Amino acid sequence: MMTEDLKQHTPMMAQYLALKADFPDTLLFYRMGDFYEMFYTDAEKAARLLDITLTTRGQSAGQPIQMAGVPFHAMEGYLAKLIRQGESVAICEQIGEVGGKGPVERKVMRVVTPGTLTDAELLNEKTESMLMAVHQGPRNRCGLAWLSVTQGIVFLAECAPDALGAWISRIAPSELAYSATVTTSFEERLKRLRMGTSVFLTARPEWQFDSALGQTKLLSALQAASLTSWNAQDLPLAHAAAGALLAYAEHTQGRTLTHISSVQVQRDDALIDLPATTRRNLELTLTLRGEDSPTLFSLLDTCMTGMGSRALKRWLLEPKRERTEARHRLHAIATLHTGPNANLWQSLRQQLKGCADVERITARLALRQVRPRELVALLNTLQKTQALSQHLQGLDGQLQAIATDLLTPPECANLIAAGIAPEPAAMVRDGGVIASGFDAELDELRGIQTNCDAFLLDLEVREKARSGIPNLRVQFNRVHGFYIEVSTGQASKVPEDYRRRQTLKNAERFITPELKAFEDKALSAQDRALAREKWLFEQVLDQLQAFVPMLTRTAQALAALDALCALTERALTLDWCAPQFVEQPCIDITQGRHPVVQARLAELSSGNFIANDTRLGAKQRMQMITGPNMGGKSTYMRQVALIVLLASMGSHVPATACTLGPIDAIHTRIGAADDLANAQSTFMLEMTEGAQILHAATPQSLVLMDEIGRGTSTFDGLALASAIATQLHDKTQAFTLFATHYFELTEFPATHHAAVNVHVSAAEAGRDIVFLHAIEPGPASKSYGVQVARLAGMPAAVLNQARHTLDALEANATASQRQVDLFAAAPVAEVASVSAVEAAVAALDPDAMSPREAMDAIYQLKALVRTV
Ligand SMILES: Nc1ncnc2c1ncn2[C@@H]1O[C@H](COP(=O)(O)OP(=O)(O)OP(=O)(O)O)[C@@H](O)[C@H]1O
Repeated sequence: MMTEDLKQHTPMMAQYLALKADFPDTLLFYRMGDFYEMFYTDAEKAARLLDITLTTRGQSAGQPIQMAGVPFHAMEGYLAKLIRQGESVAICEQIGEVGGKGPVERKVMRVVTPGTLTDAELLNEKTESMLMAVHQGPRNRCGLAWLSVTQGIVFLAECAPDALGAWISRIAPSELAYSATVTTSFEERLKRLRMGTSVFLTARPEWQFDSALGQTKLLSALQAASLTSWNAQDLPLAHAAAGALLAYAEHTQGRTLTHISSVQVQRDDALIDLPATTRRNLELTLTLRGEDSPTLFSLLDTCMTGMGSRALKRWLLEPKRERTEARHRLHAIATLHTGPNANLWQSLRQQLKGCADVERITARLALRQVRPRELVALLNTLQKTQALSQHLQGLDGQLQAIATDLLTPPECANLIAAGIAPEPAAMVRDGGVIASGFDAELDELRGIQTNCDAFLLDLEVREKARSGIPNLRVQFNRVHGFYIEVSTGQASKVPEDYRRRQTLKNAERFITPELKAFEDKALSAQDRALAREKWLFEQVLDQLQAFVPMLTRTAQALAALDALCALTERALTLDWCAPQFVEQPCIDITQGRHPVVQARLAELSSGNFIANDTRLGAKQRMQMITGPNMGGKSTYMRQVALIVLLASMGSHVPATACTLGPIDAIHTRIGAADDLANAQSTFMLEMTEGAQILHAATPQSLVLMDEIGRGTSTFDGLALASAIATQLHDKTQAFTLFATHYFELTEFPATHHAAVNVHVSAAEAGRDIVFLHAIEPGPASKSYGVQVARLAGMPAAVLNQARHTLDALEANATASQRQVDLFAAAPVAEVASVSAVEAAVAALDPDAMSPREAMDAIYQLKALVRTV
């Protein structure tokens, strides 16, 4: 179709096809009056995806034209549907005067793609929509650049291709642009990485992935001479990615991005590593079932604005290893609710309530897509930011910086107040957008419209008197415009200057020079007023451009303040404590709680959450956790990770005290879900994730291992679990919480000095089991599997048989037939007491003992041996 000679087509279809030629892979919304129409294959596709009617419209080049259309005022809904299905849409508007010769001039104004959304209706209020570009560089390195078009920060990074998966999964772009000429293997890699995600891949021209071009684009966006201030100068591969990123973003918006305010370089080792498995297992922003709530973020996010929520999510998912920023946030939280400012957070939140999304409005202002009502919302918010800034006067640290950034020059608010009507129409095209008093010409044009009725009444009175015709009437209709109507019988009496306009059965209609002049003025006044309003609106936008950088800063300050106030509110409402950061290796938590489980229990009124301590340090790096199913092992392990994460982001934590040494990663191996999409069995997945942890973890990492080895036969599983524990203990030396059902592993601490046994307590009440959920020292003595099965509603017959089998197994158990699983009762007392001696010996550190301590230890060992 595209290659056919356009001359064969009707002028309009020739225009359409010429426009469409630039967007072969993108649906083209072609504006025709009150509709956006799609033609040919676009129409077929749109009809299918949007469930709209496919029709044909005349013929062009001898062929019927398939057509499908959507009303222009309902465009957003259709756009959203298409974007969700991974389509991109080029929006082509009429820009010329209607009524000239040939089709009205049209132009593609912007392209809406999954990664470059700017429309409020298409964006999730709490989530950034990221566009990312990846550049395949030489020597096995890649450049990355990403941004949210509505945020105005370009992020840069360089990494090895092997690390791409981790970056992409953390940043979770909606769209990933890459060069159309990358190697097949690289393209395959990208396709594999996007499997199971909602990332859309977009191939872009190779020349745009150019380092020098990227630098130039960044510098011109930042209006700077060097990238040194952002520490972003020596990243040629990332610059190349940025070149393509900005070129694509500009292509979609139809203009350069003038609201890029900064560049941030992310280094591999700057953030606490939270692999995708960790984010999933800890249910940070999505539950294991893929829902938004209940998650740590849903619990944490009591922000008053979408900007605040987005900032908070960023803080949560990108905690820094270096703790200066976290310290600043903790200091700010303390300031917001202590001493003379005890209620400051509350009054700030009152003000924050109802604040507009300044960040996105500013981006749309820069992209000239802002709507009149958004400007009014911005104005109202700017008045609030003045008050907010006042509230923060005299404070220090981050709050002081926020107070400064909240202030925008009064000219910005004044301009909006003077230029935009207090309650403007939704769209500029509807008129009634510019404030009265802003422009004399517009006021005059509007005056004509409002004075219309008075003039006509006055004219009627005068003409009645002049003609002596009492039933003469001045009227208007759409077809004939203004006229003076006189009944046929009176028609001969009309004055000389009356010109006949229309003859009806019983009446004649006339026009006078005065009425004609008025008609011209009145009818054109409306059109002229509308055109004037559009022009004036553009003028206001022009003048507001100067304030974009300040508004961006204000938006960031509002977002940070909102997030800090939310953290303060959470800390107080949920009774959390401020963590302490130290340089020694430790995770020391007193009375820690799992915040989400605790909140659920409270919500369902199903009992109190039992708080537990965690003591991990240089000498005690590993806890071997045993106890019955449902006892609370997973909850306990996850709560430790969540507390570490909350502290690292600069939040208070659900505990009564928490001291934290340096942390570089949180790794988790939990659960046994098959990854069918990637054709991995439960066991394969378990081992793959386990291997990744062993490769990546360091002594500063926190590792959660839940039931590793369960996916295979008992002996295999035990052997592997034991070897993995040994590796973590001896080589990796990470802080490790190791939950297991293998009873043999409770022997592990006896021979591994930095490991200890703990168990979740439970008690038997007759045939029932009561979970106490308290973490106690030492190994579990029993598994209570049958009791838990009873709780789960297992039929009595099954339980009886299980109990008999269990009794038989226990009776048959001999010293030589060691039980390997807690599901069968083990010779608890014997193993535990021998272990106790061994554990005590293993825990001794002769080099660190005084003679007195050594003597004490010998007496204690003697006492232990006596009890065997
Ligand atoms: N500290 C606690 N206080 C109160 N209730 C708790 C506590 N810990 C866990 N629970 C409750 O017990 C339930 C089971 O906990 P969890 O899943 O952690 O057990 P588990 O020992 O890991 O079990 P399994 O071995 O079957 O995975 C939780 O859903 C929660 O309702």
